[in-house]
Amino acid sequence: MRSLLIDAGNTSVKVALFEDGTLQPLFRIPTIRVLEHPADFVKKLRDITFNKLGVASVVKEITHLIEENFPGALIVSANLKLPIKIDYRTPELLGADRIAAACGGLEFADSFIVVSCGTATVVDLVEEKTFKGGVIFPGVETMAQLLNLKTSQLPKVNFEGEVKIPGRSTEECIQAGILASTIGGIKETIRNLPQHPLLITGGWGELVSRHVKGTYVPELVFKGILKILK
Ligand SMILES: Nc1ncnc2c1ncn2[C@@H]1O[C@H](COP(=O)(O)OP(=O)(O)OP(=O)(O)O)[C@@H](O)[C@H]1O
Ligand SMILES: CC(C)(CO)[C@@H](O)C(=O)NCCC(=O)O
Repeated sequence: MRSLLIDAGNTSVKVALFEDGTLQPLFRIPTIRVLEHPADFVKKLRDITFNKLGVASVVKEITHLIEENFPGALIVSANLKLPIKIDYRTPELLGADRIAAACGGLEFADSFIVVSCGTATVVDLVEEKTFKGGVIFPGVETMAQLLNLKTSQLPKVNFEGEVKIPGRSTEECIQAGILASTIGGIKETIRNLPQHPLLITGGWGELVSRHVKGTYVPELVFKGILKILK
């Protein structure tokens, strides 16, 4: 059995294959590229041999693209039969990546906190296999882009080197501010939640896990899609 898994985020679309008990990342592609060349993406998927397709998409156009081209696909949403309960005011609007990450976390515990560091930084509480909600704030790259876009003098920074507080140049100050607000935002959120193990995921998860105590699980969304697919 070969299960193809797709995690379509706002920045990048990640594709993995699960076969013989092994999860194998296949490729990641900028979301914008999929939106601009949808047929190329569909062809890339059709070139892969698989029996089942599971998708967590937070990009409507990509959800529709998959639905149209792969009618048998399992599209993660709160409407499906899930291994968790959803206690959220607007379950129909809850991001599929949040649902999948919460399901993936069951591999580690019944109660835990997910810290998902992508386009947005999301901290979610799952207690006794029930999704209880969380916080959403701008992600690392999103903050960096916005500061550059909204100002005349602030450059667009990257996070390749070590970040020091206090910063001693414009670039260092922005890097320090973004990291401090991300780490600080996560810690302030956790301080307001019941104590549970932390699962950290997302493109910026590795950076964040150097500053926040938790388990870094880059494939948490894929694990969740698989759990729902089974
Ligand atoms: N496997 C990887 N390959 C390349 N870059 C990665 C990888 N994992 C993390 N990154 C880095 O993490 C950053 C953030 O990842 P990305 O922008 O893809 O976020 P994301 O978690 O996929 O967000 P979203 O799910 O919202 O699209 C990227 O700028 C990239 O530098
Ligand atoms: C918060 C993001 C952007 C994180 O990828 C995504 O889960 C999303 O678009 N969610 C929809 C809103 C919600 O979850 O309530």
